[in-house]
Amino acid sequence: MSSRQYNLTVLISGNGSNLQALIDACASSILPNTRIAHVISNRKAAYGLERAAKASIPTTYHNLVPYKKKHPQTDEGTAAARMEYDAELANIITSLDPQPDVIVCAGWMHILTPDFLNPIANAGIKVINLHPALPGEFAGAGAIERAWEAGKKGEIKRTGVMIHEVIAEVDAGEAIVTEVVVLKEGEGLDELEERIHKVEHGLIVKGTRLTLEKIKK
Ligand SMILES: Nc1nc2c(c(=O)[nH]1)N[C@@H](CN(C=O)c1ccc(C(=O)N[C@@H](CCC(=O)O)C(=O)O)cc1)CN2
Ligand SMILES: NCC(=O)N[C@@H]1O[C@H](COP(=O)([O-])[O-])[C@@H](O)[C@H]1O
Repeated sequence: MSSRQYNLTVLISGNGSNLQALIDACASSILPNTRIAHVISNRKAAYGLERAAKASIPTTYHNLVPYKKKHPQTDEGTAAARMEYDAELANIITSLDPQPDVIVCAGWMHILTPDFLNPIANAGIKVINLHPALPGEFAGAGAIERAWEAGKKGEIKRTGVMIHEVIAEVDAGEAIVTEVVVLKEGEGLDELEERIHKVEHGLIVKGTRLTLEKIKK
């Protein structure tokens, strides 16, 4: 890897254990010359914001509610609010100095529209996402529970985790790295979630490193 400093912006919505994995990796030699320059949450109470503050990482709480209040509570109004929210989120990120090389969605529970994706792509910034399922399976929220339910029915013997490029279609972007998690007979949902989260913490660092290495070439 070259000696240039690489900058990440991490998007979160909750506990931030995957953010913490990235913070720890940047502090070690696992992600050399890489720093998390900004963390953005769409939820004020996200513990990940505290994790970022403890690591002296600047944070932003980007709240959808004010945008929704400016528009009627109709499908059209909600769509308009989300477009404005997403456009401003892109503006926040492209206004950062320096701009990030990569945006990492680490438990970011908001579907990003082209009003975000297009200006970010135009700025040459990659967007990647952690999803607790394998390519083409269980897209969207609640993937772990849906996989667990499918396993109980005998429909699948394994699930997994992937880091993928973010495109408009949710969880359909090209996989950067995947890891299979074999299901265990009679295992509870909590136990599966714990095993999957452990895999996530390693894969989000590996997927970020692979993405940065592609940029460096
Ligand atoms: N355009 C894209 N946006 C996002 C992607 C993506 O691949 N393309 N990945 C997601 C992360 N994600 C799964 O990995 C995911 C997160 C949230 C949802 C969802 O249904 N969100 C609802 C709100 C849910 C809530 O607030 O609890 C919504 O946005 O209306 C689906 C998939 C990140 N974004
Ligand atoms: N569709 C995306 C998705 O469901 N992501 C899920 O959000 C969690 C965030 O945990 P964290 O806040 O502790 O990193 C992750 O564990 C992941 O399974």
